[in-house]
Amino acid sequence: MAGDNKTPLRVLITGAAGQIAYSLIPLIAKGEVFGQNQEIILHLLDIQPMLGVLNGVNMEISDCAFPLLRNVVPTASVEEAFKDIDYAFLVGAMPRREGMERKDLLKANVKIFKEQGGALDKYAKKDVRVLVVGNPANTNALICSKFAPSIPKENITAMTRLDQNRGMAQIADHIKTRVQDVRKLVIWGNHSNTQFPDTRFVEVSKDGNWVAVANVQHDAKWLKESLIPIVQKRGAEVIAARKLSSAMSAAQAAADHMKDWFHGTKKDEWVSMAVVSKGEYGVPEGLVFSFPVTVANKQWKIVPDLALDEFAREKIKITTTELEEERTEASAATAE
Ligand SMILES: NC(=O)c1ccc[n+]([C@@H]2O[C@H](COP(=O)([O-])OP(=O)(O)OC[C@H]3O[C@@H](n4cnc5c(N)ncnc54)[C@H](O)[C@@H]3O)[C@@H](O)[C@H]2O)c1
Repeated sequence: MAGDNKTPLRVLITGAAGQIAYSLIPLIAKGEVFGQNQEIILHLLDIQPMLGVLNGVNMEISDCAFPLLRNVVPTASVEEAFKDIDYAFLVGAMPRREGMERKDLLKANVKIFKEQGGALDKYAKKDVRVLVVGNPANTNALICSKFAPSIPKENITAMTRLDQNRGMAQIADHIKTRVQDVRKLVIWGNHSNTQFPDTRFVEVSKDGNWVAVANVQHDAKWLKESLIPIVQKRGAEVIAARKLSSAMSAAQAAADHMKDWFHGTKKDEWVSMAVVSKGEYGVPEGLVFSFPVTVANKQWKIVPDLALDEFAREKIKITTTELEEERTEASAATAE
């Protein structure tokens, strides 16, 4: 047997018949997230009308003959899906339809994440770690946490890693280096077009040393200003080209987020995760906000004491205001 860990991890993916899950399942089943010695039991949740499709996905999983995969639980039952899980990727969400107001989208998703928060509270392991991918991801995570009072707030996070990966790849391309030779790009705020990709701390590996990006890239305007809309609009650009939203890259980002949470970040490396604020950097307490973090022993820690200049403060304010509005709307919707 390939897995030598005797206790398999129960890993839930919701929206399991959808396109992100289709790319995410093999990453998890091949050991790319929890390691090459860790067996997995996959819990796959989708809604009743998608059970036929989910059955097809399950057939393909079987046909992949993944050595680390101990069992698969495909289901439309929330109780069965959340029962005793160790990790959850909450991908399934109500998509935005044409003509749909942001408010209506939020309302539809509040309903889903209120139910799934309740299910986490009732059925999951108490130290479950959760990544919300389904949009609006930050506020869905906030709602989920609100309805899962027995799960530590720190254990429910949302994904901005795709934005980080997009930005790092753009920087590497711009300065003609490898993506692994770029670090410390920070995504602040909401996974939406108000996010703030902050390049002020970016470092580049040059002749074996990490140096400030300003030492190798003198197009300061591109770094400070042009990169921001490139990252903010990248999702829309992919949709325009593919007629479908990012899925392969979203799955990779979800895998990266969970892998770093599980194994820890590398020395002197930061990653961006949307996590509950305790008021750091002036962000109101309780918002699920993307910060730079380091991870050790499965606990994330916000990188402290970074200097914010006027430009950064202004950008952070914009995305904070949007998240506060979302929180107000979502709270009103949960009361309905
Ligand atoms: N945070 C990010 O960076 C990021 C990036 C890309 C996409 N997304 C979001 O991820 C979500 C999924 O994207 P996708 O491309 O896989 O969509 P998709 O439409 O292909 O799949 C979504 C699946 O979720 C299912 N679903 C809906 N309601 C559900 C519920 N209550 N319980 C379980 N399953 C449910 C649907 O039936 C569908 O199979 C979307 O909300 C998308 O906007 C987030």
